Amino acid sequence: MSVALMWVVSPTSEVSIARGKNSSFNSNFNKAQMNRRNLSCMNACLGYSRLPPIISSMNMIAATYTPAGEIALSSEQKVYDVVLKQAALVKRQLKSREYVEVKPDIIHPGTLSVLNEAYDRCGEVCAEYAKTFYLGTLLMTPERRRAIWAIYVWCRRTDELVDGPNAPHITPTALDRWQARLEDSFRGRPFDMLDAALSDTVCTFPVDIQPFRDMIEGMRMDLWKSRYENFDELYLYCYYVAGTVGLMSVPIMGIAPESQATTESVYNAALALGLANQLTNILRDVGEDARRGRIYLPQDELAQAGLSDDDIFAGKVTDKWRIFMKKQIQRARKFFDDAEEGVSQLSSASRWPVWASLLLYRQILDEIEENDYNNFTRRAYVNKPKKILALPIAYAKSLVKA
Ligand SMILES: CC(C)=CCC/C(C)=C/CC/C(C)=C/CC/C(C)=C/[C@@H]1[C@@H](COP(=O)(O)OP(=O)(O)O)[C@]1(C)CC/C=C(\C)CC/C=C(\C)CCC=C(C)C
Repeated sequence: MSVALMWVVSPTSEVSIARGKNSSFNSNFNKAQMNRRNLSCMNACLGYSRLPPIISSMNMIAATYTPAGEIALSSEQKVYDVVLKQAALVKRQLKSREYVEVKPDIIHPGTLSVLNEAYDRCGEVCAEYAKTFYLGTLLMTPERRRAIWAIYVWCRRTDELVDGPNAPHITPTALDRWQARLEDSFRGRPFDMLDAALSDTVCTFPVDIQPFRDMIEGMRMDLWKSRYENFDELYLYCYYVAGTVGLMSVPIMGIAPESQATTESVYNAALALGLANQLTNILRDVGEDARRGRIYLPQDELAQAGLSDDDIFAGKVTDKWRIFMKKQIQRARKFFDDAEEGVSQLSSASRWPVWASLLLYRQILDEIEENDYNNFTRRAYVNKPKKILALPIAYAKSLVKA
C-alpha cells in the first residue's frame, strides 16, 4: 500500500491526516479541511436528519433458551436480524421513494462544491488503496460510485485504527469517540471532510447505521480478543469486520429492477461475500497473525484435528494441518458459493466490481492449496496475469441478468 492513513484520535484533537509517498492527497486534504461548525451549519441547510427507527424482526428467528430461561441466539441468528433490518429499511424507502433526489431546494452557497471535493478526496483514497476496485467503480453511475468511495474510506479509516501505524495507541475510549463521530455523521453533523461525504451518502441512500456500529464493535473485539473458541465466535467477528461491508454496500449498489429475488436473500448473499472474504483473509494470514500472538481459527476444530496453539506458533505443515486447512477452505468456498447467487441480482453496473472482487479473493484459496497449505511462511497471492484474466471473466459474468 502506497499510502498510510494516520489517525490522531485524542480528546483534544480528532483529526485525520493522510500521509504517503505520493502525498498530493495530503496537502489537498489539509487545504480542504473544514471546521465542525461550518459543516453542522451546512448540513442543517441540507436538511439532513437521522434515519427513521427500524422495526425489530427478532421474534421471527427460531430461538433456543439458556438454562436460566434467556433466549440464546447463535451469532448467525443475531446477524440475520441485522440483515432483516437493513432489507426492511431498503424496502420501506424504495416504496416511499423518499431517498431519491430529496435534496432541498435551497442549498447553502459553496456547499455543493465542498461536497464534490469531499467525494473526490474519497475517490483518491480509494484509487490509492484498491486500484482494481476503484477502476470497477468507474462503471457505476456517478452517484453510486462516489457513495461507495465514501463508505470505502470510512471502512478503511476504521480498520486503520486497529491495523494502522497508530494501532498501539488505540484504546476502547478512542473507538468510542470514533463511534460518536459516526453517530454525528448519521445525524448530519460530520466532523471532517471525509465524514461529510459519508453524511451525504447515508442521507441519499437507505443505509442503516447498525453495520457501521458493528464494524467498530469488531475493532473493539480485536483489542482484547485473540482466540476464538468455536466457529460461532469467529462468525461474529467476521461479520463485524467484513460481513458489515456487504450490508453497507448493497443499498448503494442497488438491486436490479428486474430481479425476482427477495431483498433479504440479496443481503444474505452480500453478508456471505463479506464472510467469505474475511475467512479467506484469515486463512491467508495465519503465520502473520500468529507472529502477532493472534489465532483467528476455531479452537475446538483445531483440537479435534489434534492441533494446538503451539503447532500454529511452530508453523510446521503436517498432515494434520493439511486436513484441518482443507476443511477451513471448504467452508470459505461455501460462503463464496452462497454469495454468487446474489451478485447477478445487483443492478447491472454494480456487478462487475463485485464479480471481480469475488473471483480474485476466491483464487487466494486456490493459491493456499498450491502452496501445499503453507500459510505460515508463504503468503498466498494471485499473480498479475491471473488477476488480469479474472477481469474479463468478471465482466462476462456481470452481463448475466438476474
Ligand atoms: C465491490 C466491492 C468489493 C465493494 C466493497 C467496497 C467497500 C466499502 C470496501 C471496504 C473494504 C474495507 C476497507 C473494509 C475494512 C475491514 C477490512 C480490512 C476487511 C477486509 C477486506 C480486505 O482487506 P484488505 O484490503 O486489507 O485486504 P488485503 O489484505 O489487501 O487483501 C476484507 C477481507 C473484507 C472486505 C469485504 C468486502 C469487500 C465485502 C464485499 C461484499 C459486497 C460488496 C456485497 C456484494 C453484494 C452481493 C449481493 C454479493
